Amino acid sequence: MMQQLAPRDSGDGTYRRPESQFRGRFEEPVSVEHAGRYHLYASPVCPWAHRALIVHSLKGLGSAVPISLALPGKSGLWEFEAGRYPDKAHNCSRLIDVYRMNSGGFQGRATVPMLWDRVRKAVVNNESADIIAMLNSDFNALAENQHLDLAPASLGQEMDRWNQLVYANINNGVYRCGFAQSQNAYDHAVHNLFSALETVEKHLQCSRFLCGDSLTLADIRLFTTLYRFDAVYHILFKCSKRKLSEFSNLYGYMRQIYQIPGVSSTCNLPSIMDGYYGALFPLNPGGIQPAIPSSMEPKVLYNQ
Ligand SMILES: N[C@@H](CCC(=O)N[C@@H](CS)C(=O)NCC(=O)O)C(=O)O
Repeated sequence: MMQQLAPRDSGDGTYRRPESQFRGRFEEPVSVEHAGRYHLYASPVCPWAHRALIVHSLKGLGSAVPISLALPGKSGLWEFEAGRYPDKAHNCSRLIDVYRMNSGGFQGRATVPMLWDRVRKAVVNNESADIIAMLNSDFNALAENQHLDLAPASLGQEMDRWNQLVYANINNGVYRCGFAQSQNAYDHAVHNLFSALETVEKHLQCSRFLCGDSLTLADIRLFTTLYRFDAVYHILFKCSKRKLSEFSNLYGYMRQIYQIPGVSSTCNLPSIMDGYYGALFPLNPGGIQPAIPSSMEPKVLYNQ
């Protein structure tokens, strides 16, 4: 599994995330006739895929954009599970088999999330930042909540500024801590992670969300990392300076997003625990799962 989900190592021991290979965008919004044509492949384990599950849920895309979920399998690849988590589009047993059907060919890593076109048998896009933007704005004809705009143009620049800080130092930052291959690389990553968390903590003192009073895609991008922080990254990835629950504003912000209708149903802590502690073998050879911190119990997450 480490071979599949883990780092490309570079000379100085710093983790570098491979570039997403498919970055297609729609030229026009998807129309009603295309209900069921586009399929979202995701996993409840992965923070990047979780972004897409949240936007799909908040926009009310339901069966108009069907979802198939995969879990890390013993093969080291994303696998479907007959019964609970089948591949609803093609009945494949592994995600890589869907990627291999791609009409333009495929070489590389079969990652989640992935947006698939069943008609053309083609990967449209496998970059979560693009996929959530597309789910937000290109599927309105099929969305129950078509008026919900999680990326208003007026907030574009502010969102970009937060996305840059959050991606480099927090979303990818936790992986740079966990997958560092040298003390220097780890020290650098952990310093950047916690100074970025401090910056956001301070900002949230006088702002409900990152860009003011309304939830945007920038918040969803941050949330999926924060949700995994105390149960996984703090322990397994050595993001150990402080727990998220020790940052009062960030922890309250994470709980506030969790409580938005349509969000908590996308949060699957047992699968996250199984996935990270079971799949990243070199980081956790015995596969033992630590007890879930009390800060992550659902009844605590629902507290105001
Ligand atoms: N940049 C991508 C990253 C996606 C990604 O790395 N997904 C991981 C799971 S957390 C994956 O599928 N890894 C499998 C692999 O690399 O083979 C995105 O944001 O969509």
